[in-house]
Amino acid sequence: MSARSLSYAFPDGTVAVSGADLTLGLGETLALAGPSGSGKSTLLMLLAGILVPAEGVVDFDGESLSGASQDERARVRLTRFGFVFQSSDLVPELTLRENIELPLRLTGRSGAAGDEARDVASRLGIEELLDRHPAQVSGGQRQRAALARAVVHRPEVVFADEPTGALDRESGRRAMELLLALSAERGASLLVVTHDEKVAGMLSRRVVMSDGHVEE
Ligand SMILES: Nc1ncnc2c1ncn2[C@@H]1O[C@H](COP(=O)(O)OP(=O)(O)OP(=O)(O)O)[C@@H](O)[C@H]1O
Repeated sequence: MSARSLSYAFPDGTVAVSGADLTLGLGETLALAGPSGSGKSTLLMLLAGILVPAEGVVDFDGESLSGASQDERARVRLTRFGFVFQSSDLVPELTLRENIELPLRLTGRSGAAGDEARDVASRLGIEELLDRHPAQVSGGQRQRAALARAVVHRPEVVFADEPTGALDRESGRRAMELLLALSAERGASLLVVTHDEKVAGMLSRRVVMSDGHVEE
């Protein structure tokens, strides 16, 4: 996927991204680093079609994502992208199994959901916890369930915004290893927003944002 000359301002006038260019190759793992407020999370949301740039273009698989309708962008996000955020943002009323199955159930693939969820949960060492609710497991286990949910539907791109930010160093390293292994097995590209140099060092390429644009 590629982004050219992206600019975005929030409704209050804050210019968060200004003239940003970025390319994410097939299967590539990329760290997006840079100081607080430099526009990393906003750029992630523009690339993922959550926000639409005021200027510039985001292309994904030969099509303009930034020019697509809201429904089409939602469909691409649900079927072809996976997401991990700092706080695992699982649905509290659902069990871990139901949370992990969600991307498959929402796209009409309920048939495979049980097996796929169990497979990915066992890779992450949480298969014994699948009947518990998020409040009944640890923060690290919640984050593993969020990683499972991000990859269960075999997305082409996984977007992760400070995925290890709420974990201690060792759990964070382990979670990143799992995210990298799962992305590689599934052929997904991976974009990780991170402050952590150790996390950035685990990825194949690192770019730095400064004042809303990307400095290679
Ligand atoms: N909803 C919002 N409304 C107005 N301004 C916002 C909003 N969200 C972010 N901003 C501003 O946009 C700029 C970029 O924010 P962004 O969250 O993209 O930076 P970041 O590099 O991800 O920061 P951090 O590392 O602290 O998470 C900042 O100046 C921020 O204050």
